[in-house]
Amino acid sequence: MNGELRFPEGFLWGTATAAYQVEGAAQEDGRGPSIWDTFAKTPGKVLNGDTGDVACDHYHRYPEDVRLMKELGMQAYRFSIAWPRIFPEKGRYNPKGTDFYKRLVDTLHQHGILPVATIYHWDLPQWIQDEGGWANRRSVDYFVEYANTLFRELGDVVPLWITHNEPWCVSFLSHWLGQHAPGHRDLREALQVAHHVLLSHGRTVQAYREAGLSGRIGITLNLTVVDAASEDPADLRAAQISDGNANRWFLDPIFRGSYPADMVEIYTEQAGPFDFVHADDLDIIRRPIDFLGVNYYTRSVVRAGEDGMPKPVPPAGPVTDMGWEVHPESLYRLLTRLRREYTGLPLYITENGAAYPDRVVDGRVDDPERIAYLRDHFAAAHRFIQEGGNLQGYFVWSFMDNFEWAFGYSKRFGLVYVDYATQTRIPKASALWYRDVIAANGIR
Ligand SMILES: OC[C@@H]1[C@@H](O)[C@H](O)[C@@H](O)c2[nH]c(CCc3ccccc3)c[n+]21
Repeated sequence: MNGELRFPEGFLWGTATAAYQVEGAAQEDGRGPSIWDTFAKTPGKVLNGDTGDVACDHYHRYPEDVRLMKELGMQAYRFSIAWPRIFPEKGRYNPKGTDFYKRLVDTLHQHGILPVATIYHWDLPQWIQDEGGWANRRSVDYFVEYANTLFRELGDVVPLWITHNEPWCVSFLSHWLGQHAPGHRDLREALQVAHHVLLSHGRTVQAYREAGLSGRIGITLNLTVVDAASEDPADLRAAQISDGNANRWFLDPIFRGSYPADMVEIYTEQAGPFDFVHADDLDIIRRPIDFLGVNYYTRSVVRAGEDGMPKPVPPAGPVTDMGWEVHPESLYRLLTRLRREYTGLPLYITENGAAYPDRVVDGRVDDPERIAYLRDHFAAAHRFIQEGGNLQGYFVWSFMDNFEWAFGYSKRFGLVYVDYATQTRIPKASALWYRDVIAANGIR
């Protein structure tokens, strides 16, 4: 059929969520507080004072949710493991926490759905934050102990592991811009956090190899394409700096074993010497991974501010409910750049999706914009594959509506609508469309 874009045999189609955004059961079975429990309960931090206390109650409703994933033809499910369930207090391992993930993974296997586990998706145990959090180098050791526990308990039933979700968000968004937990605004601390998160990634890859497990391990980065608002040299330099912060600060250490020199110069000037980088740290960070997870949502356009630093330019084209420009061609540009400049390793789109103000009308949710968004981004991914790109799977964010961090429950990214008052799940039109894409392994 002409116009149909078929994906390679074995291409992995899935969806993604994260523990704090969907599980609820915040105190159940020994779970301890995370920095997001603390942040959400701090007045003014999260819209409407929303918290993850109940969320989608996935902790109890996962059997129904997995059944629905199966009905919708999903082949894989990317979820995250809540560190505060596994180590709720310093030095205390909580087997009941691990037991939940054993139940979840077992249920996924029973339904023929591939489990993909993200070890860290932002819910740092509060007891670690009380010791300085990721800015304290000891957090690296705590993380490796946590990861080794997961490899021991779940290593033979989880085939794909992701060490971290979006080090940029864990560091710059949370410790420099202050928009996410713990809500700090300190560039030097953000740089230390980025370094320790990357170091914990490298140490964990090492630990996974030493565990002799048969699965694969990688990391997920949120990446984008940064365009200059004009050809003015100041705007071009601003775009270069923005690209350095968003993309190269993480890609370079992981794939080249060094921080980007242009950015080191800027950050050293602004934040002081990098004395938190020890001699063999970068050799550890660059330990070979098996795949790279890419979270792509939008591109950015920047101009130079008075100080020459990048300033965002509001999108000219169509935007989602987050105000993010719909720009599928930049997914193609991003993937092509990764292949050209960084790696030929397998890539997975570990998140891509859109929020729109979905409404239930006569028991149904029509979301044509989300279908159009996904179709255009699938087509961009297909073009990359056609040109020889090694893209092996795609996880739509998100399986269901959930706690959208500082926006609380006001933003709906789900393929499945959640009525939070009743916890009813309603597959949106996009979920039924996605089911057909998976069945055809392609788009028309
Ligand atoms: O905002 C939608 C999703 C979140 O719900 C996921 O937990 C998170 O992994 C994720 N990352 C991005 C792109 C990076 C970003 C996150 C938050 C705010 C601004 C940019 C979008 N999303």
